[in-house]
Amino acid sequence: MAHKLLIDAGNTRVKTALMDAEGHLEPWLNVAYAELNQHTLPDGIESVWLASVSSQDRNQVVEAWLDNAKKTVVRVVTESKAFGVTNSYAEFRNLGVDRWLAMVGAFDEQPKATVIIDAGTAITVDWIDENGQHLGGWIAPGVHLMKHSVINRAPGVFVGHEGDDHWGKAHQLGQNTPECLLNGCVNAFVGLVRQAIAVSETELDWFDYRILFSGGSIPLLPADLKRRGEVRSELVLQGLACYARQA
Ligand SMILES: Nc1ncnc2c1ncn2[C@@H]1O[C@H](COP(=O)(O)OP(=O)(O)OP(=O)(O)O)[C@@H](O)[C@H]1O
Ligand SMILES: CC(C)(CO)[C@@H](O)C(=O)NCCC(=O)O
Ligand SMILES: [K+]
Repeated sequence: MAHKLLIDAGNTRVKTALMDAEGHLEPWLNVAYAELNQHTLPDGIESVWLASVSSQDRNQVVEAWLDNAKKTVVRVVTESKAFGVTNSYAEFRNLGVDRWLAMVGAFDEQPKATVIIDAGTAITVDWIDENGQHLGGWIAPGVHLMKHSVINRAPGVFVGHEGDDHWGKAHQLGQNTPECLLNGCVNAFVGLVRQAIAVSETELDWFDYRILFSGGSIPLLPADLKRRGEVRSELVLQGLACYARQA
């Protein structure tokens, strides 16, 4: 059966989905770049739709992987207006294609005032109103990046803990150095999410709106905040699907 392969090439991981002839999405790989080559493309892929915010060398990893299968690739880029969504940037191309596609995917799913919070390498927040107008957004360091930016600038303080790979906890205090750092970074993320809600309700006067969460750090949010929104890990792929469907 003919399939389209959709690829969301992030700064840390590559997420993919297959789209069937009816336009239905089936999530496939969610892997680090180094693992991509362990996977072979399924038979019957007719076209590839790629959105990448990553570096040149990471892009080459994806291109080499696709090259082996001799597939032509449609590279989707940010537009000023498409699928009912209007970009707020004066220089519309500067908006990351992942942010653009997440908005396209969200608005296609439900045309409603929406806050999209993606917590991956970076944490991005974007607001679109019920008319599909992007009002603007935020870019902040992701939880992992926050932690490592402190460690890199104060390495002596964290000797022996550099390789720790557990995460901090929302609403908890630390009583030693690594716990203070881990809890501090997670709670900075939690505070950003609460501030996004506060801005939506007190600055924008939104009351009937949705909050959509995506990205690897969403499990770190406390239950009360997670309940305020819905997890949509495939928003960028949903946006790519809009492009792939109309072709
Ligand atoms: N189990 C986990 N708990 C909490 N955070 C996690 C967990 N696993 C990964 N992360 C965080 O999620 C990040 C990866 O996020 P994601 O899976 O969205 O990929 P990404 O490629 O970084 O996303 P992006 O598309 O923004 O580049 C890591 O940098 C790490 O901070
Ligand atoms: C902010 C990131 C890194 C989030 O993945 C990405 O969307 C990006 O590289 N954006 C370009 C800058 C911008 O969106 O204004
Ligand atoms: K992202």
